[in-house]
Amino acid sequence: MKITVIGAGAIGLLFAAKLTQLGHNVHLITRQKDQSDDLKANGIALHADQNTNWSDVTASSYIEREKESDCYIVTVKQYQLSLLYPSLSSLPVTVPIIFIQNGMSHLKMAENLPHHHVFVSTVEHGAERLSKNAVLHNGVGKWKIAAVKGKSEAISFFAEKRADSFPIEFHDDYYALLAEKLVKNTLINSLTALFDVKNGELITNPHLHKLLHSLYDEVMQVFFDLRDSLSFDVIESLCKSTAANSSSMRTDVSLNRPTEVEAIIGYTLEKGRKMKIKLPLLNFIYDSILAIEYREGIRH
Ligand SMILES: NC(=O)C1=CN([C@@H]2O[C@H](COP(=O)(O)OP(=O)(O)OC[C@H]3O[C@@H](n4cnc5c(N)ncnc54)[C@H](OP(=O)(O)O)[C@@H]3O)[C@@H](O)[C@H]2O)C=CC1
Ligand SMILES: CC(C)(CO)C(=O)C(=O)O
Repeated sequence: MKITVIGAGAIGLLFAAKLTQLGHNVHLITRQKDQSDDLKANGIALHADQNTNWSDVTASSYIEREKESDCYIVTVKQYQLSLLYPSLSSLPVTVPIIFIQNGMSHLKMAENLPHHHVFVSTVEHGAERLSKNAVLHNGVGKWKIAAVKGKSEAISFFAEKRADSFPIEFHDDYYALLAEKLVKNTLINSLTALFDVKNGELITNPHLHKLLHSLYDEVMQVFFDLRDSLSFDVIESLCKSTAANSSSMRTDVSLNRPTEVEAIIGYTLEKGRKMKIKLPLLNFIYDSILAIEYREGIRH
């Protein structure tokens, strides 16, 4: 199928390479022309397990509305979505759009688009962009997709072609799918970013482990409906299975890039406010991350 991937960062490059390997024709939309020139000329280098695989793609630095596509996958960061909205809303309404962002602030946008089939998804892979056309696949996980509007049959071609290193799963409840990931990111990303530690240290450092547990108890007041599926054991297991990972928020802080703090922690705090639940620990962590961004000159 013809797949357009919007955004050629870590996840955009990983998805473009993996979907090409599965036999799809992938077109990448970049923000910078030099990146699309590079991708067209050289393809994508996907590094995993000491191997490098090359994938040929087409690319451009703008969205060609008239270019035929069977699906658009949006892989920009949460805070980059609002600038993209006018271009997305003018794309043909019959072509499915899939969002892959962490956080939940994009749900309103997904609901408001005029398109017949709109999906949100969660990504459990770990990816790091090494250069304009190279990406490191440093953790295999599932790509879980759920429809906000329309039917999953509209993208059934993703279910037909699968690979062990790129498992795809369809879910019915888009809210629960995103909320579970949001809680994981709220807990792990915030503490690892604030204390500048890898995910595993939230278990091995007894004081961070205690903080993680306190934060879990606080946040689960807001997401009490997820208590059965998201026990503290699940959070601990995720810290262990991703022990060597640097969370995306920690990576953003260490590279002096804006974080997705609003879409992740901000969303949880807002939900708490609406439910009249006080979240003092999470509020402290939120303000601390904003303070770090301010100190580094990436927030005013
Ligand atoms: N990386 C990971 O391992 C994981 C990431 N995620 C989630 O996936 C999302 C993407 O993350 P990630 O890939 O790491 O982020 P990156 O910052 O690496 O990639 C985002 C890309 O989008 C591009 N972009 C921004 N605006 C536009 C635009 N208007 N048109 C075209 N391209 C645009 C950026 O271009 P430029 O480079 O020019 O700025 C950048 O290349 C995030 O929500 C993240 O939380 C989820 C799980 C794991
Ligand atoms: C699950 C986790 C915390 C893995 O690092 C993640 O999704 C992230 O870093 O954004």
